[in-house]
Amino acid sequence: MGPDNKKRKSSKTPARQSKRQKTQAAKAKPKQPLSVNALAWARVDVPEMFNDAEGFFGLEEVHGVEIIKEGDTVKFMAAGGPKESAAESDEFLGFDDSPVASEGEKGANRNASATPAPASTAAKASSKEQKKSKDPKSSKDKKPSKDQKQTKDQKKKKAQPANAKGQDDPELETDLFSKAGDLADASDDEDIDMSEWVSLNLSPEMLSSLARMKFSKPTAIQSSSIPEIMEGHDVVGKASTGSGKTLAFGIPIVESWLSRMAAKGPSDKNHHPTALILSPTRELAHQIKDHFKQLCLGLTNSPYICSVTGGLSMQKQERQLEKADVIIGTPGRLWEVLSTSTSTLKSLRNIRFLVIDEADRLLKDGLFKEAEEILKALDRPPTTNERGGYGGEGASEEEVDDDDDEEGEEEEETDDSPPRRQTLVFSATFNKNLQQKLAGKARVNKDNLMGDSDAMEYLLAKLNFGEEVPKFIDANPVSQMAEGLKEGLLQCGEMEKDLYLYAVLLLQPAQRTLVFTNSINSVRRLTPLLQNLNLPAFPLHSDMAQKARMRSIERFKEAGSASAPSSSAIMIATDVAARGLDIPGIGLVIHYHVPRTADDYVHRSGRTARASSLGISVMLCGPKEAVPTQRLIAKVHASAGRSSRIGRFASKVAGESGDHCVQTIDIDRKLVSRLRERVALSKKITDASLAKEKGHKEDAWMKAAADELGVEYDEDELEDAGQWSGRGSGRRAKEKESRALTKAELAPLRAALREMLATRINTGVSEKYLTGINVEALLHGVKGEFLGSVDGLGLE
Ligand SMILES: Nc1ncnc2c1ncn2[C@@H]1O[C@H](COP(=O)(O)OP(=O)(O)OP(=O)(O)O)[C@@H](O)[C@H]1O
Repeated sequence: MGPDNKKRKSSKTPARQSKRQKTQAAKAKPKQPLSVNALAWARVDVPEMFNDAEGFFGLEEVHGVEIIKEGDTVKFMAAGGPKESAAESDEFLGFDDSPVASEGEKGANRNASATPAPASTAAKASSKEQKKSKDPKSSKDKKPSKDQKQTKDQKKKKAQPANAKGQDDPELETDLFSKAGDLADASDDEDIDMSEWVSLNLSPEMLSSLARMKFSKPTAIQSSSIPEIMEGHDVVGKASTGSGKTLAFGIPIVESWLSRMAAKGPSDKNHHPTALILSPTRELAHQIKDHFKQLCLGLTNSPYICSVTGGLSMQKQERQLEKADVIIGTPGRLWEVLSTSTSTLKSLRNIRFLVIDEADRLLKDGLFKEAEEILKALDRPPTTNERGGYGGEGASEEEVDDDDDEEGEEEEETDDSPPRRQTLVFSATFNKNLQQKLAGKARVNKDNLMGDSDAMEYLLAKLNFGEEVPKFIDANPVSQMAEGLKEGLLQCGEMEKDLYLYAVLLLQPAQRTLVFTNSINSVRRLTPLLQNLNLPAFPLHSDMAQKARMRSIERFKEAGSASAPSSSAIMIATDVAARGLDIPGIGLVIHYHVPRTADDYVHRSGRTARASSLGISVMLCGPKEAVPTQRLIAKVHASAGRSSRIGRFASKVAGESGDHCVQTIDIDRKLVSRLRERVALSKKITDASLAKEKGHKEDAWMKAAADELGVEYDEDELEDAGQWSGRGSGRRAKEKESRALTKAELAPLRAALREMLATRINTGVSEKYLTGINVEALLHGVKGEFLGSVDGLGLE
């Protein structure tokens, strides 16, 4: 070893050294040819400063590989079995600044600290567990023996997913939406009465999984959809937000996989995915994946579930796709993969279930072009090239389904004749928007399609259902709003929305509040504005890097958790958070801007009052928004055959339970005006910071442009020359003014705000009658107060 080498060695970090040791260890073993995906890829840590520029989050490297070129082919020679070292080094360390373990790792760590048992003992324990859980009946029938009274930690071990295919890729497994920790605590699942599930004919394994999740009975959409799907029908399912639609299709998909595994055995060589689920947003895709995983936690043999979304490593996702049984993807990334990989496309043509979640959004004309491409590609007969075999090896005889035990449709399956595919379409809304879209569209089979439902016609035109007429299931025909939702409308001046937002947040504190805006810029502005007012606000919009999006959700979810039991959190989001997100504990949704469509309102509001919990939705409405707001409310509340409902808190008490109505909120304006000064100050500070930030970016851009043109850049000169006059020049003048605030000038403003925030405000009214009305009477059986509480405000 020369001096240079010595020097390099001494400068290596422990991480580099261990990588080197692994490479040396690998070198000692004989090398063998491996496919590119079987190599021991390891994640490269991209520095935070790069803000995980799309695609680099998940960059991977591999060591100790010899590349041999033989004619036109390239061989990768490496020592050891596939991914030995990757499994060790590729740990997901959370998104926090201080590294935290993922849920799965946390569970493992907890176990490790509680019972430092040797690996062999742990393995024995887990095999014992598996034997027990193989026959769920026996566990029910027998009285709990001493052995069965496991410690919580042992139960948690049992809750780790059985993972024959090496399911976990720590980086892609964020567990962001997982409730695994809670579920692992499911101690009394044997005691839960599951009789209401019996009529659905689910497998004992599935029943014990549901018991573990403490779901004692199916929701309405589940009891109506599951039998239809399990009988092989195509289904269009409509049910209000938070009513369990994911498991309405999730349970039959997993059941189908389980029954085929039972018939074929897991060593089936001819592997094709069972289901493809399309989701409009990345977060929803990850959430559906986590939901499926929770469902499969208690199974002895579980399907491999993966999500394919933008913002994460495409290479890794491609590798996961090869072994996936259930794929959940966003159209953009999925199409990116399918349009470049014929083997994946070929494999996906064999799915048994195609699910379009949030179908009205995904199929909205022009919105998700890739979704349409994917649907077309799945339906198109394979070209000669595509027929060339899975993994590019040519269709071998092995790939022909040779199983004799299966019945019916299974018998005639060959690699070239894919199994019959069921199409499942779900959403909480299949109405106004969709119908409007139909204007001028070619109508398909006008006669007798689902009672002349335009929505159904639209779906039939868009999707290639296997059945002529799919089953249409509407679990909530009367109202599309969640049962436990209370809706309010707060009128305010156009320029006073920040003030009223702040007032509502203080007067109606919730553990988690979701504030929706119609623009990314508003999210960028409101987040620091509230933070300056000492409120824990986190942003979420589609222009954020994926890592930052996930970090925001993680922090939002932390509020009220075991690590921060008495904290609360506010998420400021665009409609990227409107669909499907299932974050427990969101007690309040605020529409800072009136949503653009009635459907958006339904979905935004549906982030609260989920799964039979209670929640509040408040819409801030400026004078200009009055007309669209009235239309919106008429649409939402008249769709169930009722007239438009806008009541007044002061004069109207909500009707019988289930009778929804949007109530105007009479807020104490005097109290609000006492908050005005602090909001104005916070706005000034926020505007100054944002203008500076924007200024830096613009400066950098202008300087680069000027450099390219070979001219000198002087911002003032440009402005004087009138280049910045015209539309938007007033705003820019204001921005310039804000930018002009120096750090030294900002400091006293911040100090003044701090002082203001420390001063209590006198409401001058009794707590109960803060808004001048009897809140209790208005609540009419709904728990929690509607702008009637002063908790958290520090008022006197
Ligand atoms: N049978 C059940 N019993 C109790 N809770 C359930 C049941 N099935 C699902 N849930 C829970 O209900 C919540 C909402 O479910 P899910 O996210 O599937 O709703 P959704 O109908 O898809 O809502 P959205 O329309 O907003 O997407 C989840 O937290 C889920 O765990």
